[in-house]
Amino acid sequence: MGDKAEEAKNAQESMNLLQSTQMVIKEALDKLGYPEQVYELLKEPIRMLTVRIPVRMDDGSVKVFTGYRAQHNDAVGLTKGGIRFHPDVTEDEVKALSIWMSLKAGIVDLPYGGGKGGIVCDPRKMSFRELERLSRGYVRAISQIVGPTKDIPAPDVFTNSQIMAWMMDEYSRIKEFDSPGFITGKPLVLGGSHGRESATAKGVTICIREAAKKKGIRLEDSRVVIQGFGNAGGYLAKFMHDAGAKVIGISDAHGALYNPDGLDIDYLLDRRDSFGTVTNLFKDTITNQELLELDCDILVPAAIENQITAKNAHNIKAKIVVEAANGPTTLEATKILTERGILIVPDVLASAGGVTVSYFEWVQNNQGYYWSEEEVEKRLEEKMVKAFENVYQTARTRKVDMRLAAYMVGVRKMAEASRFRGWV
Ligand SMILES: NC(=O)C1=CN([C@@H]2O[C@H](COP(=O)(O)OP(=O)(O)OC[C@H]3O[C@@H](n4cnc5c(N)ncnc54)[C@H](O)[C@@H]3O)[C@@H](O)[C@H]2O)C=CC1
Ligand SMILES: O=C(O)CCC(=O)C(=O)O
Repeated sequence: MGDKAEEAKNAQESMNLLQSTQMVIKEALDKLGYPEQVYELLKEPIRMLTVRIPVRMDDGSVKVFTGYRAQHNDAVGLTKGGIRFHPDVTEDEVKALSIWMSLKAGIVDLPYGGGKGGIVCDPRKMSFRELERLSRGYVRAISQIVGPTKDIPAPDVFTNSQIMAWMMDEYSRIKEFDSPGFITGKPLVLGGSHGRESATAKGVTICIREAAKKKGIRLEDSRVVIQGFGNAGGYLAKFMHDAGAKVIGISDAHGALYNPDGLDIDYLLDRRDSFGTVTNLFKDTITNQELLELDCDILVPAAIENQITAKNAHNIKAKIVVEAANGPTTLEATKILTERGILIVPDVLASAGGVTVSYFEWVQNNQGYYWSEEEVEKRLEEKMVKAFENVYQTARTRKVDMRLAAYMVGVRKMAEASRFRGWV
């Protein structure tokens, strides 16, 4: 193959999230000594449903949306994972996201496999009532394969507690009994858990703290850059600011803000809209690409996939990259950053705080007894610290990068469960 053809192939591979995920799953299983049939089982979701959802729009017309629900592997237990509303949702993306959910559950040791859902839509261009009809329509379309003992959805990009509430209400109506355990990330008054909304960022904060210790960086003296200012990025900016770090850059889908002396995070959070947009209020902005290459100690991609690639990995100046987003760094970029001595805390570890507190929410729904915020935080802290140390030590002892180490830790439980069940 010529240089050009090879380059094109690499570029294509780095963009296909499912392919690159499969490559690392294969490498992890090989390193752990599992036979080929285990990979054959785990390389794709066991179930993938595609649905068409007709929605009556406010102007009286009907628009038909495409949605997906992927269930990766249910050997360990029922499947779990968020629902994304985004114009760029694809079948392969949802499949990859469901595999990552299985890995997260393995890493923080939850009794789940991974699931994920998505609808191709742009909620920023829809009214409140149109969004309600879409959310309810999606639940009607997937209701056969989800439920509190089958597969439990949750929020992800551009979905929130209001959408979870509509979905829970629709499911409860269909099944004719109140089913708070059908979905997590609900409002507190509907059986939500304390700490779920900030859980992803809390988990990321714990990973940053642990990674900084390993690198000998004092959080109080550090400069932090965060891409994305929604649920994950917004709370994280607040937590970093409260920890005494200087948040010098933040961004949203429109652009980025930079101030080497530190941004006024409370003001920005106050002005942000419900989709995590704030930079449109400012004239003096930089691009998302410029943001990623800023001189800083800690870089946190907390928006979308494929942001750190072979193209910009050489220009990243951070000492630590902590992936709050799912899939922000390609495999080529992972290699480059690792070779440059940059510590990566991969998505399947760093962003596992969200599903961990979702698990706590489901446990509380099942027992009908609710925990205090302190109780939730204590349990999250325990799980995240243990998971971080496990992945970090696996990377060191097995001499692999942090992503491969996280996959090795994450895949083991479902491989073992599949073996004990006699599937492989
Ligand atoms: N919400 C959760 O509990 C969890 C979220 N994640 C991941 O974290 C990431 C962010 O999710 P959330 O904060 O929940 O979403 P969100 O919808 O609350 O916020 C998304 C943010 O990303 C920005 N954004 C969107 N497209 C962008 C682009 N092309 N370039 C730059 N910024 C862009 C938006 O403007 C917004 O600020 C996603 O990758 C998600 O899968 C991971 C684990 C759990
Ligand atoms: O809270 C959950 O169950 C899932 C969160 C999620 O979708 C994710 O971690 O990507």
